[in-house]
Amino acid sequence: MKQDVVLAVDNLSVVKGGREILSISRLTWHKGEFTAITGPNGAGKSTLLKALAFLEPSRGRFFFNGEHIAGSDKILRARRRMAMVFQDPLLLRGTAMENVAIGLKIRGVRGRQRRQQARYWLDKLNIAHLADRDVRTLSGGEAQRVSIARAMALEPDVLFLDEPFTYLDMPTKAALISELKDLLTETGTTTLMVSHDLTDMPFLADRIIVMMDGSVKQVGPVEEVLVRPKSRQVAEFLGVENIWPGFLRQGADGNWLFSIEKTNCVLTAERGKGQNLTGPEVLTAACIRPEYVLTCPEASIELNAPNVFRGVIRAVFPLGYYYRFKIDVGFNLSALASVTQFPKLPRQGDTVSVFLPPEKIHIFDPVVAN
Ligand SMILES: Nc1ncnc2c1ncn2[C@@H]1O[C@H](COP(=O)(O)OP(=O)(O)OP(=O)(O)O)[C@@H](O)[C@H]1O
Repeated sequence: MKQDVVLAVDNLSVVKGGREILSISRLTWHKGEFTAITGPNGAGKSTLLKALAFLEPSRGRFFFNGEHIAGSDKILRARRRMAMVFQDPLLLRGTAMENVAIGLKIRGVRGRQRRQQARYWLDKLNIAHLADRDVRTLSGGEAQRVSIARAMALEPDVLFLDEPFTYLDMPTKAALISELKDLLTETGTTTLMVSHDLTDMPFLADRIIVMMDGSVKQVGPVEEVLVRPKSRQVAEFLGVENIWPGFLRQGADGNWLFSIEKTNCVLTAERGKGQNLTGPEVLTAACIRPEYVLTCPEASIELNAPNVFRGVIRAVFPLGYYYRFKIDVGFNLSALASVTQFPKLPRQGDTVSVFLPPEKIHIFDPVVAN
């Protein structure tokens, strides 16, 4: 096993109510890596986290810091190098200081040292001023900071976060995410976070695991998974609204030329790693995330360039600093654009120019070869 692999599991299986709710052949986590685990409700995300933290009866081979973990002694030792934060802060009665110190107390850290360590982590989470407050008087955001400080005080090798930001309002969440990222980078803590919120992931995570029906559908760096989903099912879950069936052929420059079915529109797409064409022309599908579709007022981009289209806005949805558009360019597409790109409010029926960057267009593996 590679030196910097902190956690690994082979042939993991969890059975509940007579049904296998988790089945994973192999997963590994490297030191300092932040992994986001996402997927629809009931996909098995929390079960995976709990199984890895030895909080869920399961079958499989577990490795922690290079050691095969089997038997209660080894499990207990591994458990002591892990910490978990849940959606609900789950604080015990008492002050913030007492809550942060509780794990240290259980691990036998003596009085003064324990208070010093707890104070250090309260300070790191910017809640030192709340040390003596009864936790019942804390806001949701403050309580979650106490919960994170309590976990970090154990200086875990692996930190498990199960949807820790769910109950926080946007500014509280944004501040905590930013501070947590710095803290985890500083400590080099390997972190696994279950999350539904795709907006957290590009900032926090190095890698995404997409789960469905108890198994892993895709694992990879954040950008790769978001831009190049392996299947239509994963793409749809990850919010890729633009998915078009069409015909793929190889262009002279090595890129793909993709003709969207039943239109005369041809897209140029950069070839992804490992993508090869099996025949002269194949039926498959292409996709692009709405945020990568560049939408501008009419005639503000050169129309003769590849992947530039003129289209008509069919619907505008204002979203604060963004507009979400439905646009007809000969085929229908969704786009997300910053309000700063438009000098005046765009309306239904307006003509716009649209550019689809070739490197952001993903071609699915062909399903039917000619
Ligand atoms: N005790 C149980 N008996 C039977 N099935 C169970 C039991 N506990 C969990 N399950 C099932 O296991 C599956 C995975 O549950 P899990 O909580 O891990 O999903 P999840 O991806 O975390 O979901 P969510 O996003 O809703 O929190 C679900 O279908 C759930 O109904």
